Amino acid sequence: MIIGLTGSIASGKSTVSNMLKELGYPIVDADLVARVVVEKGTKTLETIREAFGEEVISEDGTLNREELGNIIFSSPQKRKQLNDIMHPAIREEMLRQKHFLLEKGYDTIVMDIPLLFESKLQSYVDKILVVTVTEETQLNRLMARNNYSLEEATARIQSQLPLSIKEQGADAVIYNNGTLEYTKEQLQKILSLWKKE
Ligand SMILES: CC(C)(COP(=O)(O)OP(=O)(O)OC[C@H]1O[C@@H](n2cnc3c(N)ncnc32)[C@H](O)[C@@H]1O)[C@@H](O)C(=O)NCCC(=O)NCCS
Ligand SMILES: Nc1ncnc2c1ncn2[C@@H]1O[C@H](COP(=O)(O)OP(=O)(O)OP(=O)(O)O)[C@@H](O)[C@H]1O
Repeated sequence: MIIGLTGSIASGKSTVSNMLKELGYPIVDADLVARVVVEKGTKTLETIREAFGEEVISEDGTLNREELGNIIFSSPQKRKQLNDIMHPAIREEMLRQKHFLLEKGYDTIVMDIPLLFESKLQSYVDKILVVTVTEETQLNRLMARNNYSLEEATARIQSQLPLSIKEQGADAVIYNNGTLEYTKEQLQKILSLWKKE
């Protein structure tokens, strides 16, 4: 079974992903893959340099993530331009990792994909698990975690589909407003239900 773990920015995907990892599930992490495909010396990083200019490259030749983030989260056109460059490379590497894990004999794999709905990847997974929080909690946690201003946090939240829409497309939803223990409890219930199916 391929579990697609999703949500929106700062809703708690990494928190749930870490719980799944502790339970022994192998994870394919789209955010991590998104970092690997733009490492220094890659073709994708070169294409980004050509499209967005030298200002998105740091002095040491690596991607200046803060600068590129400021550009793409304030412009839907620029965001689409970056997605068109990066998403095919991310998808290819994620599928490679998935096949590798299946060949190793794992029968359940978790794919942590923040943009599962936005990129219409529902058919890549068997079950969709959405981690959700209220809008207020999402905004507060995002500002606290990344030290973002209200404007920076709002721009990032608005660049994704609302959590209420994602909840409707889920096979199961974890409500992550409460304690970590409550989140883990919900996760374990969902997993045991899916195992019995
Ligand atoms: C713009 C970048 C360099 C900013 O880097 P930064 O370190 O500040 O953020 P990080 O990579 O940790 O992403 C944090 C979160 O932002 C959200 N996010 C990232 N990219 C996008 C996007 N193109 N559209 C909407 N939300 C996005 C996701 O929820 C993600 O979990 C980076 O987010 C990136 O490379 N984005 C494009 C690739 C992508 O779409 N990644 C999302 C997972 S496939
Ligand atoms: N139940 C909880 N109680 C308190 N804080 C939490 C809880 N769940 C997550 N957090 C905190 O909220 C922030 C966002 O959580 P997390 O990093 O797991 O979100 P995410 O969905 O993976 O975000 P991103 O899309 O940016 O990768 C983190 O600082 C995390 O420690």
